[in-house]
Amino acid sequence: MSQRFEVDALLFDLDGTLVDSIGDLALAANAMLDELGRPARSLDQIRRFVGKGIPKLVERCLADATLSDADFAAAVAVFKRHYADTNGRVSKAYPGVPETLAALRAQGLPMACVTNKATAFTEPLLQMTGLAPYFDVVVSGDTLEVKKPHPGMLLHACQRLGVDITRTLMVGDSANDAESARAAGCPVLLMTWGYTEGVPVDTIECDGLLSSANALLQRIAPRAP
Ligand SMILES: O=C(O)COP(=O)(O)O
Ligand SMILES: [Mg+2]
Repeated sequence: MSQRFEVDALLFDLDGTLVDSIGDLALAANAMLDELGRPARSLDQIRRFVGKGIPKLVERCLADATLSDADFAAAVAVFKRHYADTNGRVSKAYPGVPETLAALRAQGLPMACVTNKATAFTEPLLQMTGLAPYFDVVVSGDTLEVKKPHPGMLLHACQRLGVDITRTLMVGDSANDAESARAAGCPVLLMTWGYTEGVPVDTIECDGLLSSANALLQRIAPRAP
C-alpha cells in the first residue's frame, strides 16, 4: 500500500494541479505575440513554457527575439493585459478536484494555494473555478521576492496557516513544486496531468504520483480524534 502522510495542513499548486488553465494562458500568449508581430506558439509549446511564472512564460515565448529590458517589460505588460481578459474563459478545475478539496475541508484540514501565478490572476481564477472557499491562505508568485522552486513560498504559507512545514503535504505538478517541497522539508505528491516544463513527470523526484484527485484522500492518514 502507498505511504500515508500524517498531516496538519495541505499546500496546493494551482496551474496544472487544481486547474487546467493552459487554454487561457495560450490565448493570452498568442494575443501578445500577435500584437508584437511575432509568430504564434502551439499549445504544446506554451504548455512547456508554464511553471515559473508570467515573466518566464513571456521570456520563453519570445526566446527567438532580441529584446531590450524595456521591450521585455512592455511585452510582460501586454501579456498581462490580454490575460486579464482571457483568465477564466476556458480554465476549469480538473475532474474530482472540488469534491476532493471538500472532503479534506470536512476533515478539518487547513489548506493553502501556493502558485507562481501573479496575485491579480490567482484570486479571480480561484473565484471563477469555485475553489476560493477551500483556501485559508493564498501565496502567489508576486507575494514574495522569491518563487518556487525556492522554498520561501511554502514556508510563508505554513507560517500564515500556523502549522509546522514538516506536518504538511505539498501537492503539485512540476519539478518547481517537488524541489520547493524538498528544500522546505515537507513531502510532495505530483498529479500526472499537469505542466512539467517538458520533463516526464515520472522522472521528477517526489513521494508519489496521483493520477486522480480523489487518490489524494487515500494518501492522508486518518487524524487522531
Ligand atoms: O504561473 C506559472 O507559471 C505556474 O503556476 P503554478 O505555480 O500554479 O503551477
Ligand atoms: Mg503547476
